[in-house]
Amino acid sequence: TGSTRPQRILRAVQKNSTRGSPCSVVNAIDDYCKHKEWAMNVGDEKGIIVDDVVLELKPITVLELGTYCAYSTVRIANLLPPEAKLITLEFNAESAAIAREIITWAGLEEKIQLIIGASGDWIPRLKEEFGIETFDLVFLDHWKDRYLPDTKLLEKCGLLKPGAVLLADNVICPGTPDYLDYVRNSPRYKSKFYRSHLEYTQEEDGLEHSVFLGMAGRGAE
Ligand SMILES: O=C(NCc1cccc(CNc2ccc3[nH]ncc3c2)c1)c1cc(-c2ccc(F)cc2)cc(O)c1O
Ligand SMILES: [Mg+2]
Repeated sequence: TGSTRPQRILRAVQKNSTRGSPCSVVNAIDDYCKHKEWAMNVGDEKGIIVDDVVLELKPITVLELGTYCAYSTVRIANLLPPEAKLITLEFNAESAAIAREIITWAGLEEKIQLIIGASGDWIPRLKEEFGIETFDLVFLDHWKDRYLPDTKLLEKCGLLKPGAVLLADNVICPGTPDYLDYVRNSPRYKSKFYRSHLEYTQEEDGLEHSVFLGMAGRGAE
């Protein structure tokens, strides 16, 4: 039985990057996925937008939905302040195992908590199981039909405080129409679109940046 794509990505990281250097890990994955085989990392073009958002916001608590091979996990964690923490949720146990190895290789295991499970099950447990009050930044990159229900769940669980940022990948390709409609039309969010391209391609894609304004904007319940 052959290797899986995540296994081949891990091998490329171990071969072409330096232990303890998150930048070299990110570059090794981008090189592999540009020249050898495509993979669903946020990638270098959208990655620059993610970097800018993180550097501007300086989040202390970050939630990532959808780890895959930990490309964005490593990219984000590398830019966080020293006391900051990132919790990342991954449903697929195989890719989670690879992600754990890549996080360790990058030397970021102290900053990152990887949980294997589904967002719907875990979001309601984060407060009491991880002592989380609220998240400053949520990066949505998991199943596209889960972006909206999970956003509503985060609201319901009181995990967002005014000023918190939701940064959503793939709002054009594959697309998240119900999520976009919600954050762009709800009084609870100030939303803006960052136009870009699908990772490693010329296809249209982009990130939606939505600032939570609080539940006061209750409007029609
Ligand atoms: O679909 C995508 N990513 C999500 C995803 C995909 C597969 C498995 C999982 C399993 N992981 C998982 C599930 C549920 C979860 N709940 N909580 C955590 C959690 C984690 C997650 C995606 C697709 C494309 C794409 C593909 C093809 C194409 F032509 C164009 C574009 C590009 C992307 O950048 C993408 O991000
Ligand atoms: Mg994505």
